[in-house]
Amino acid sequence: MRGVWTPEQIRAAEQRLFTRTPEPAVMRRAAHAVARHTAQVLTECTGGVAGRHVTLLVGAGNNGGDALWAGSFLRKRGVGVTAVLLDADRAHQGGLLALRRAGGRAVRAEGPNPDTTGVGAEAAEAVQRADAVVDGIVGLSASGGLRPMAAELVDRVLMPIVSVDLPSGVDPVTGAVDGPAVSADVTVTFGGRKPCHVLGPGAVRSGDVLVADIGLDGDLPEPELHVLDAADVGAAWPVPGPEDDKYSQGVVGVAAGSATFPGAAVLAGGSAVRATSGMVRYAGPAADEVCRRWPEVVVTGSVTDAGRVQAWAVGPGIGTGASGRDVLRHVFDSGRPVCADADSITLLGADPTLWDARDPDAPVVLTPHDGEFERLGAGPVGTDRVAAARRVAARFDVVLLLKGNTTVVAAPDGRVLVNDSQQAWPATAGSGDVLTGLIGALLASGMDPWLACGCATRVHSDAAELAARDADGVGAPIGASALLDQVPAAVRAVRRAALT
Ligand SMILES: NC(=O)C1=CN([C@@H]2O[C@H](COP(=O)(O)OP(=O)(O)OC[C@H]3O[C@@H](n4cnc5c(N)ncnc54)[C@H](O)[C@@H]3O)[C@@H](O)[C@H]2O)[C@@H](O)CC1
Ligand SMILES: Nc1ncnc2c1ncn2[C@@H]1O[C@H](COP(=O)(O)OP(=O)(O)O)[C@@H](O)[C@H]1O
Ligand SMILES: [K+]
Repeated sequence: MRGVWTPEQIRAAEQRLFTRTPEPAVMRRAAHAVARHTAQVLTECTGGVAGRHVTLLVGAGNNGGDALWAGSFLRKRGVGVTAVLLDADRAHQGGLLALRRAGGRAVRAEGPNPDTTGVGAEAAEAVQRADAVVDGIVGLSASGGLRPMAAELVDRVLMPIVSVDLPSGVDPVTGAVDGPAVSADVTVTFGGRKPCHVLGPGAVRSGDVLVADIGLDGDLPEPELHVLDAADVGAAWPVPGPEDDKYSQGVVGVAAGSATFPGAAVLAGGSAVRATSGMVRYAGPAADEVCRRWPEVVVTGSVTDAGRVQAWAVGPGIGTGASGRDVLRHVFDSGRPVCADADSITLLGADPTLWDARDPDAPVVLTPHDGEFERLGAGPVGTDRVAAARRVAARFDVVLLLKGNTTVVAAPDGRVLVNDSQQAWPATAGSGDVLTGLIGALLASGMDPWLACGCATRVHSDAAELAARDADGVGAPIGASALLDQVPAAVRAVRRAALT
């Protein structure tokens, strides 16, 4: 499991590190990593390092200092380096001196001879002729989008961008973008990932994130967020052992679909079948459709005569009327772990007395998208998706899985998992029904609900990618059935990662 730390946590850890290693030495370590990865980018896109040109975009703080020091190291490898200073009076003095001593040059962003946008001729030329650009505009202290001059320069970049610590213009804590921002090819960050590398637009704008060791490891506290690697998911995914039978692996009940929406039942039931090897029971008005498509599912017309299950997946397509309410109440009343999605979330929002049927000892997972989240009555999601998910998880004592391009899974005790899918192929009707079936099956296997949500989300987004992309990586739109068909391949891939 990879950790993600807030800027506040990183700063506190840095302060502890500085008691052992002086700040300038730490900065040089960070800058060295930036220089090394920039040299790699130069080699990849120009075939070499010496004789190439790198332009540094340098802001007023230590982020700019890192860039300037990195420039001085690149100079020593024969790279022509120009620093464009966005705030010349506040540029990092040690870094600037090092760059100049190494034979690099510095120009002001705004002059001389500015064009109509205010960008000086030398700065414009330096950006346009660069083989790679290092973004040292702003780092952990960033707030808001890029200022106009920085935005204007970034707009003119034609070659790869290496961001120092984070892509400038992105909110370090939420990954939100409010105005112009850098889209990096590579981000070199220090000590550990920050939330903006895994959340929202920031995750996409970070490009490849490389974590450089600056000696912080022993100083870092428990991470604020966690990201599951394929190997974590593969190691946790339940598979049958020699002693297992269909019951011992957990029986999942699926209460989904209606005469109007039989497809939701077929998708959620099918994904439960494909997730684990135990047994799936379906209870509801789409029993015939489910049985026709998935003959291995044991079907019945109503939750009241469904037989024993170890967990329930409830909600997709059950409707928001009286029958949906009865289904949800019955499922809560069973005292089993429940994954409640779609219409069941709408029902809970409209009628909070439904919570009364819940056994307080049985875990509940809610899986809203942004609209359903708002219906729960705890306000809109807003830009801080982690805070929103934590708020509702604590308020209702549930594991809250907030869907989207970045899926956030918050446990009631505040632990948060993030899945940054980096692709949007799962954004198709019915794919949420597939996710519900996966989570339900994992809950029935006895997996911790928070981990179950993280594992299901990872396999779900990997399955979408496998369905959408061909061997060359070119994608085409898919439907939820195609995603469902790739669940076994996605499970195999994460298990392979765990075995190697
Ligand atoms: N503390 C340290 O010694 C270390 C810090 N490191 C670097 O230092 C960075 C943090 O440095 P600082 O705290 O000096 O701050 P930054 O360099 O992130 O920001 C500097 C200043 O930029 C201004 N600013 C804020 N938002 C802006 C925006 N959107 N556009 C333009 N300017 C904006 C603010 O006035 C801010 O104080 C890290 O991201 C990392 O790159 C690394 O060198 C590792 C060690
Ligand atoms: N832009 C996106 N990028 C990646 N995944 C997405 C995106 N939008 C939605 N998803 C995922 O697709 C699924 C959609 O679920 P949901 O909104 O419940 O759809 P439905 O109700 O049609 O099944 C969720 O797993 C969600 O995380
Ligand atoms: K930056």
